[in-house]
Amino acid sequence: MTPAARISAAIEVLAEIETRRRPAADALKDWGMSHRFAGSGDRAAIAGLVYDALRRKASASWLMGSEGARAVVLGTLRLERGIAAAEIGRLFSGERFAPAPLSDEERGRLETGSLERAPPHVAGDFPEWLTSSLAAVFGEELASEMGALARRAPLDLRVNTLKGSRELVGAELAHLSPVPTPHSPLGLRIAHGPGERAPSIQSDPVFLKGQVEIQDEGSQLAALLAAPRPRDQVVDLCAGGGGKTLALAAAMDNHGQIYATDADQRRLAPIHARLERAGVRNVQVRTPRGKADAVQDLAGRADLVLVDAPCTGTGTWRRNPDSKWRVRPGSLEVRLKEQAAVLDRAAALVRPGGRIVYVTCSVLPEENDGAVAGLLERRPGLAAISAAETLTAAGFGQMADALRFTRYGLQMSPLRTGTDGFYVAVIQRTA
Ligand SMILES: C[S@@+](CC[C@H](N)C(=O)[O-])C[C@H]1O[C@@H](n2cnc3c(N)ncnc32)[C@H](O)[C@@H]1O
Repeated sequence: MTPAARISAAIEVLAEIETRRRPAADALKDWGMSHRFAGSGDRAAIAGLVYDALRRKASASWLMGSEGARAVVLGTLRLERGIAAAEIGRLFSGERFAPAPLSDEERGRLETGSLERAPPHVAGDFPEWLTSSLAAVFGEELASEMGALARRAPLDLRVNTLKGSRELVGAELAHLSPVPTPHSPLGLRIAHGPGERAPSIQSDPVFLKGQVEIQDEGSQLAALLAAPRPRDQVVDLCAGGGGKTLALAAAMDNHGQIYATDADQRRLAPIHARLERAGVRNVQVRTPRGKADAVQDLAGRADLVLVDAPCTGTGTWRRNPDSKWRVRPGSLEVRLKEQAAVLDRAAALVRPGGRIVYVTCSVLPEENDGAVAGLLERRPGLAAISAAETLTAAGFGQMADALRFTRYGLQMSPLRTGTDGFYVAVIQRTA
């Protein structure tokens, strides 16, 4: 396909996502199925442009004065890809498979339009109703933080230390030019350009042998900050597919015991194969059955309870740009209720002196400090440990300058730490 034909395809897919409210991945997959002539390079380029357009939807629409898919793609080519108006005009030639030629208005906007007078939610590409929450956490840095959260994310891998060192695995992946992540001692980062396909790590021998997991550096750090000790009894209460469970198991060098559970049996199911592949031997999976609590027998006994809470995922907008336009006040309310429920469960499991580590991949204060404040209010006998102490105890004191300290925890962000927007708070049972 020509570059112009790929742009036409991206406009078509984006229109499908917008008009039929379809998840981007599904719309792209369907497009690929019904256009079998498109090669993998074409599909990657189309997907890259669709995701960039979703990341820059508000600012691109503002630039072009229209919310239509064609306008959003045009604005994205100008703002995100930095392509000059004349070059865009050549791509929009109206020839076979190319998009229709630019109108005078489109050409004018591409040539002289700017975001100078755009309101913060437009310039920063986020839903307007979240402005006050985001401003509360980012303050003066709101614009630059949101700009960073609207960029493409690199591919991060966590080296599984049960099966090799970062140096060894990095050398095996030399063909992908990985670089060490700046903060996590276990991370390897692989950058890929606009329209380039992320390398298919899942079919690489290094992945198949369980030497690496795909995991954002922020998620790796959250597990490391939980700082499990080798003899600990750990409950991973929201284990899902096991991303953090695997990281905890490696940090404990396969010693002690981790009980991994989740309210949703289906989300937990993939964990078995992943544990096997990673060579993890200290995890007991507790699959919930009916209404019975799968970890009730551990009440008051856990040294560490990890709550990797269900959340809006606002910190992962770089990777899931269509999700940012779907967050609604109602869905935040639902998440807040789930967070309170799961934190109460954690409080019942932790032993006196033990710790609850509360993690979200969100940057919204309501579901971060707000959820911790609610727990502390409901449950006397718990106290938040300062973020500075958490960092020092886990050996990450040098990260203090990069992080944003909140009332009860710490906030990572693409701008400050080059990670997804993870939040971590540590709460100790004092009585
Ligand atoms: C952020 S995801 C977990 C991701 C996982 N820890 C990982 O690293 O791959 C949150 C999980 O919390 C689970 N969940 C929601 N409410 C819960 C509850 N009350 N108790 C336990 N798990 C719950 C969801 O089913 C979901 O799998």
